[in-house]
Amino acid sequence: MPALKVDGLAKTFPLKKPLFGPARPGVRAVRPVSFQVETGETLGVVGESGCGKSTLARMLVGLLEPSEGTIEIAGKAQDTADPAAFGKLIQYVFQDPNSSLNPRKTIRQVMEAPLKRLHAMSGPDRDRRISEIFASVNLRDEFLGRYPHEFSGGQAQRIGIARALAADPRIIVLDEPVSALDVSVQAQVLNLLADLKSRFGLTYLFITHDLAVVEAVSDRIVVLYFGAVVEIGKAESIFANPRHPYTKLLADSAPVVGRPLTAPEQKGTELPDPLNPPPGCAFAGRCPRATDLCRVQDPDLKPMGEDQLAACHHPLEG
Ligand SMILES: Nc1ncnc2c1ncn2[C@@H]1O[C@H](COP(=O)(O)OP(=O)(O)OP(=O)(O)O)[C@@H](O)[C@H]1O
Repeated sequence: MPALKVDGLAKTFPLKKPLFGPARPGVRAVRPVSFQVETGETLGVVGESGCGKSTLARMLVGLLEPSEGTIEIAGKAQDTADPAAFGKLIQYVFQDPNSSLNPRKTIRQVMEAPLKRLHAMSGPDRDRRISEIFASVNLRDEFLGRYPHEFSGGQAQRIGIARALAADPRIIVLDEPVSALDVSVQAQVLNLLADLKSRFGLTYLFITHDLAVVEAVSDRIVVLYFGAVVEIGKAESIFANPRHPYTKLLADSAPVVGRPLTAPEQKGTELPDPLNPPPGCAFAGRCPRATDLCRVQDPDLKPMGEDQLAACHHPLEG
């Protein structure tokens, strides 16, 4: 049974109705996406800024109600209108560790909240649990009385990870968890995440725009473009053997640690206008292989060889 299964998940942000003229359809941040994450797997999600990564992540952890689609965790359909129910199963680690922690709360208060709310834990049990979790992320108990601004980025991110672990979830959605950190600290946090995953039997959804990082940490990778999945494949082969021209474009932009996923040297680097999406394939305007068909018909995701899927009318040979 997969740890996480999403089917047709989509989000449109409504726009205010203009004073004059007809209502506008809204911003389609995520078009219907479907995928699953196996138990114990790390699924990487990559895409350029604005492709819908954070919107997808926020829906998965119940912070944002989807416009369409379903989310199943460990075989159980989640009530997407009841975000509270998600907390014990799936947790979120934010990109910017400092601003994701309430500056007026001590770290102990930050850690106590999920234990109280989700596990009704109090007194010595709760304190013991906090100490255990803190030790597992290599932080000392004396930090518990301090405030978030007293920590470096790497320490603050470990606190963010500890807070997620306090809920005792099965799945953690890591949204650019090392992008805001110094390169020297990134590897430490990535190693810690790998260690925690095997120790607690976790499943990860790892969102990033950093190709080198996603290739290193993932088992499989989902490539998003303009709110939709364009390719899914194994981490070790998807960039070496891309079937979708967009994945190839990413791979050709010579991944360097920390380098954002954009290829400014390519012609037409603009994403389509989300208020006025093109009728066919969203990548057609940038694609060297595009034909008339691509400009009118949006391709479905189809199997391409073993363990790979791509949404393209004219896929690369592989
Ligand atoms: N609350 C909102 N209201 C309207 N549009 C939104 C809202 N949040 C996001 N969007 C739009 O949805 C699209 C996807 O945004 P999202 O933040 O999910 O992308 P992203 O891939 O996470 O980008 P980044 O890496 O820059 O955070 C963008 O076009 C964005 O402008």
